[in-house]
Amino acid sequence: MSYDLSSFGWTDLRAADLPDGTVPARVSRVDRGAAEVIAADGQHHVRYGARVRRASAADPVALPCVGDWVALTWLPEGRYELDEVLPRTTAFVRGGVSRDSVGGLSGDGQGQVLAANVDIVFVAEPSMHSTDFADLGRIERLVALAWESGGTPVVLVTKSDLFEDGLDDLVADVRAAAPGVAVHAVSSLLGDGVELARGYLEGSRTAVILGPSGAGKSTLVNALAGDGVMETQQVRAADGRGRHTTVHRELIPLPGGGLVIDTPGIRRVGLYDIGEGVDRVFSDIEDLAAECRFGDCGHDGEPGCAVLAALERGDLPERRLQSWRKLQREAVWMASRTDARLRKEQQNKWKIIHKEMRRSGRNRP
Ligand SMILES: Nc1nc2c(ncn2[C@@H]2O[C@H](COP(=O)(O)OP(=O)(O)OP(=O)(O)O)[C@@H](O)[C@H]2O)c(=O)[nH]1
Ligand SMILES: [Zn+2]
Repeated sequence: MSYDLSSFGWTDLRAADLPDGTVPARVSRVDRGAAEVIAADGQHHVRYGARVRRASAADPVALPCVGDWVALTWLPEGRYELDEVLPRTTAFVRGGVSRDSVGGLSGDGQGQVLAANVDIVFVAEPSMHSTDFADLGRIERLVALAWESGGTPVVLVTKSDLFEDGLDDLVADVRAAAPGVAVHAVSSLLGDGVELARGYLEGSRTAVILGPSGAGKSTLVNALAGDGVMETQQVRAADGRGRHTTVHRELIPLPGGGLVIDTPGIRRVGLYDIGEGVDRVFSDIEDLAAECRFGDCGHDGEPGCAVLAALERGDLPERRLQSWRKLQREAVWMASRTDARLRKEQQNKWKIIHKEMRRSGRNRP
């Protein structure tokens, strides 16, 4: 069995990070102390080497996660070992706060990476959710998370077939809630917008789909994969025998190119973590705030407040201002709970991303 790793997103840029004498592979699933990986010569179940074990004992963000590119070394006893996690270009990091079973909080300061090297973050929000319309606040939150990961958000208003009239207005409202972000209406049922979504994965890009339960994420993955989802999970052995593989359940290669990462962790990611991405989602308000007379304006009745002026003119919806205040409070709170180590990891991540952006001379693919 062999794989063309470029169809899994391997690039020359990443190859430059590969230590001599090692073999590149992409993590499709993790277990305790071991991972399923895809290398050019096939799929392997590999244990973590001493270096990975040591690094992750000190800092759990060093643990391999789905989507990671890793370096394998061949051991004399005739198997690979996962020797190193190659630098991540993007990462979903669950912050240093965990919720216990009764909803309490423990500020344990332990970050965890849920998915790495995700290029496109689809934010799926149903046009209708039981009897409610699309939730703009939820979109803002998930778009913030997407920016924070370093990936490019794309909002998909799913189940668009549930709308007869007014879909255009809804999409316009969503656009206003996510400035600078592409917004498309999608119906997996009718197939509308599915090809458009697929287009974002050209060039063997990797995507995740965030969104509430019932947003139609699984249905969209199936629509993107055509009837091929099972087929792509079957890999022909060199001897011509069909062979079922199971490792692709979390890193799903699409027949038309590109990959989707779908794990329980990434599905729950919206329940946690909010941070720097907030400024970016509310860039319109940040721009207004820069015009306020006082640098530390609280937009709470101070004279010369550009934010409240925009509100009065009707240029800024009240809902959006409230949403911004709420997410900012949350971000500040989260930041106070996140230890310095995790912040450093985030900063390094952004450094890499910004370097990458400057290098490629663009902000979005
Ligand atoms: N009308 C309509 N229904 C859809 C569409 N896409 C999905 N559904 C339905 O919505 C329900 C939820 O879809 P799923 O794909 O399971 O949603 P999900 O986001 O994966 O949900 P979780 O697995 O709970 O996270 C199912 O009954 C689907 O048949 C669509 O485009 N139009
Ligand atoms: Zn102000």
